[in-house]
Amino acid sequence: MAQDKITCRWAALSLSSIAGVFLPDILLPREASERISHELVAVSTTGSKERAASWFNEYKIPNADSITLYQSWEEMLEKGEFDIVYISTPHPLHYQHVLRALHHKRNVLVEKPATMNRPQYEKLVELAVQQGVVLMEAMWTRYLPATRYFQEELLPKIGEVKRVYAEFSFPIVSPDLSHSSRFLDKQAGAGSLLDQGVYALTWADIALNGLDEGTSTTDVVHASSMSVPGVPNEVDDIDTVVLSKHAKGSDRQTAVGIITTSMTLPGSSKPSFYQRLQAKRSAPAVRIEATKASVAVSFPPIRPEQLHVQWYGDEFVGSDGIEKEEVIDRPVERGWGIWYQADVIAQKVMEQRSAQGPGVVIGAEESLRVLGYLDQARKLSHITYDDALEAV
Ligand SMILES: NC(=O)C1=CN([C@@H]2O[C@H](COP(=O)(O)OP(=O)(O)OC[C@H]3O[C@@H](n4cnc5c(N)ncnc54)[C@H](OP(=O)(O)O)[C@@H]3O)[C@@H](O)[C@H]2O)C=CC1
Ligand SMILES: O=C1OC[C@@H](O)[C@H](O)[C@H]1O
Repeated sequence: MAQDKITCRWAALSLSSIAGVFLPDILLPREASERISHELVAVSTTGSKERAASWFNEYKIPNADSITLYQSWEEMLEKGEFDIVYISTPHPLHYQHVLRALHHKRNVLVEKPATMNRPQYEKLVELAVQQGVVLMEAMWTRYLPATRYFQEELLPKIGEVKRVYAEFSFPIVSPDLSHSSRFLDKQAGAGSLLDQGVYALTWADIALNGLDEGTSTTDVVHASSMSVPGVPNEVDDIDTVVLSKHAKGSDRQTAVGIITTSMTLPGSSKPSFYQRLQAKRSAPAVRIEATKASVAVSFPPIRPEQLHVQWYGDEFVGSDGIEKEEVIDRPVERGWGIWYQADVIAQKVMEQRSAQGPGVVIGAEESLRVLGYLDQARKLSHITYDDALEAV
């Protein structure tokens, strides 16, 4: 039997830079056969009406005249008529914005990192469940076809993962960047670990814990950091984190992860930021080494489209005497690909509505594990923020 079509009505809390990618992406035209479509119905901004109008124009937002514009995010959360609110303010604001949204029984997609620390997200997870709504961290990389293929199809076949290198750096911080930019302002959560490390740690976590056997724990055993030179307040830049996986109740290491990140070094990327993110030929950024195969993911690992697999062992030796190499293409179907996560939460919101049970947090365990690694790494590498930004 054909399923009903769903149109999900979105509200956006802020006209941030990333909202200029996410909103146009979810609003792209869909095939008639697709079940889910999205509509932007409300926006709140601290800026002027004129700025909002030119923003809608710049990002070619369809039907901009019918979007309700709020100049108070509190009012939008209280009175707006929408299905999901997309929160894309700087990370220290996520906690209070999501908290308020959940109090109003709103379904929420919140940008990465979900919060400044694990205790804050624990609180939000608990509240979302109590309020019967859906909450999700916008860790869009997890929902792309290549990542899903890795986790669902390859991971169960490549044997035991023993070592992971996960690198995500690109030089978004240039010497002339204003110190008030969110990348350099500690009050706005500046620092490479929270901003970029969250992706590299997500890849490491998918590789180490993506099969979720529930018998192991993974902890940070080393973390060190170098700050951006010449910027006040020690903004972390070149970060290295080592993860150690071990069976629960045992200190015998079964796998290791080496995670690197930077806002000034090019890492494995190629020239100029946006070209880099779309580079077709670039160096591996993530490498997963398992007993039967190793898998390489090229830069940008936040938007993978191809997996390079080198199989090991007699069973993979071909007639040429060489072990099988495979290149697996799983391209993004349209646009930037940040819309996949929107379909995931929209689907869940509709299911939740008919089930009317306790709330659901999509990817809760994964988000909490990664936030836990960030907390542990920050402690070891002495990366601190004002207590007010971290309060629960
Ligand atoms: N998924 C991804 O690929 C990406 C995710 N991000 C994440 O998105 C978040 C935002 O990043 P980015 O887009 O670069 O940020 P920007 O600095 O571009 O925008 C942040 C916006 O937040 C709003 N804002 C600021 N202060 C307040 C306040 N006190 N109350 C309410 N709203 C406020 C403003 O919107 P307005 O003027 O409309 O009020 C501002 O433009 C970060 O957490 C970041 O990690 C960022 C880039 C990429
Ligand atoms: O999420 C992100 O994606 C890529 C970069 O633009 C940025 O540092 C980060 O916030």
